[in-house]
Amino acid sequence: MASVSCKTLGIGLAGFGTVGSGVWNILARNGELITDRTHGSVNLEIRKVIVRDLNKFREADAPDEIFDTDLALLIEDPSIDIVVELIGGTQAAFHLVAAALKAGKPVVTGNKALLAERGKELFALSAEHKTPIHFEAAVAGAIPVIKAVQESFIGNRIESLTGIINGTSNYILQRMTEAGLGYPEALGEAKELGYAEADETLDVNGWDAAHKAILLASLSYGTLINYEDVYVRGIEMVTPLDIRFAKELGYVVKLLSLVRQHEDGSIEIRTQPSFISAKHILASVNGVFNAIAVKGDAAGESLFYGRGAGQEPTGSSVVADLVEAARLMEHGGTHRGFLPAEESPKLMPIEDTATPYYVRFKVTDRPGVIAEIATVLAEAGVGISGTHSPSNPEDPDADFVDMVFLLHKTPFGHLKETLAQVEALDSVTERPVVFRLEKL
Ligand SMILES: NC(=O)C1=CN([C@@H]2O[C@H](COP(=O)(O)OP(=O)(O)OC[C@H]3O[C@@H](n4cnc5c(N)ncnc54)[C@H](O)[C@@H]3O)[C@@H](O)[C@H]2O)C=CC1
Ligand SMILES: N[C@@H](CC=O)C(=O)O
Ligand code: NA
Repeated sequence: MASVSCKTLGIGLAGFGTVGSGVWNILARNGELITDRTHGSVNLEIRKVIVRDLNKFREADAPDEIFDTDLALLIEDPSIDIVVELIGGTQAAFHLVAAALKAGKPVVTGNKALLAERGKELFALSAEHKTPIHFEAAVAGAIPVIKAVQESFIGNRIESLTGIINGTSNYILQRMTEAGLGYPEALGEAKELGYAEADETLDVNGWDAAHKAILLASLSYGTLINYEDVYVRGIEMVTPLDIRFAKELGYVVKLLSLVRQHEDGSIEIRTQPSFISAKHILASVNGVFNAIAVKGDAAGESLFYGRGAGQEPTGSSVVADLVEAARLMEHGGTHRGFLPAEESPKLMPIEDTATPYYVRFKVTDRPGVIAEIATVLAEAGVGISGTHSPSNPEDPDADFVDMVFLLHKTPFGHLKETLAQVEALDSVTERPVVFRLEKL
């Protein structure tokens, strides 16, 4: 039983979709538990829920009278102490969050797109009005990685963060790999399960993961990274053929996000489908699960693993942030967040980032073709560590054949120039397909 009694804090919830209704359910089920665990100091009550359509059927058992359609009510209503933004997008959400901060109402959000794209303005407002923004749900769903970077690793210089941070694409890749599903069916399942964004292109074009990587990098290096400068590729270009070749070569394809500080201080930050060894621990991160390896100069490497999306896993992080917001309101304390520095850290140009590669060429099936390609590569100083061709081609009599070259570590810019020369050969019939072989 609660031993200390504090005032009940009013929560205003914007959005009652997947995550919003998850938050409702968790608080309905575990609200008293939270009050007990905080010795009576945290009592949370959702007093208003803002939705688009009052008549829409809702599974969560919330009373009709708390629903409304005007976001401004969350700011105007004095019984709302904390604003939870779960509508997504960057327009209405920006106005709501900015207004809440100006009104001195702490914000809890799961909106990585909003913070990655407009965080500079919002964190400046947060600092100006001494009102925090909490966003654990925005990165890797249930995994407390924001807390880890902001608090647990505060005594570390972060050397790198590497991980799988989009549940939808990870789910799709697994279903394509293991169940042999086509891309549209796998995406349909991810939407049905509540993993995908309202605009699912952000999941499959890599931007959702990139937004999260930007937030992690920004926390680690002190200033918000300019999202327009970040290199992003999604899983749309991953074909069943490359998934199969990856398997034959001992790799799996994962949408990998990587943030790394180099010795000259520059930050490498990129999100792209990559080949990783099938034996690496990240290779067994499947379905909606996410994992992030955080490497600090003192702690060494720590791996965080858990559900990266979904109703209650994400709601769990929102609720944890609500408790933190309530504690700060009741007991005071420093607010965590970005340093609103003007300068973005220097990013390493993508052309300078170097890894080994898998390159697949579609070539005319005649003698000498491999030698022609190998000659161009050799003249450019790009070493070949292996080649691969289909162990069981679908049509052995086809005029064209897929030929894979595994290439030694090369700067990406040099690889691109070299591949342009290979593509110009008469025997090469299509643009080469490139994946990084990520040595983790
Ligand atoms: N679904 C997930 O697993 C995760 C989602 N998130 C983030 O949480 C946020 C919410 O995501 P979901 O719940 O999945 O989305 P959702 O699409 O299921 O729910 C959003 C709800 O907000 C409502 N809405 C949109 N604009 C509105 C407005 N102007 N006024 C009132 N209502 C409005 C929509 O009608 C919808 O019901 C997004 O920012 C998303 O990126 C973060 C982590 C995981
Ligand atoms: N759409 C996102 C949801 C969580 O951030 C994902 O699939 O990871
Ligand atoms: Na999280």
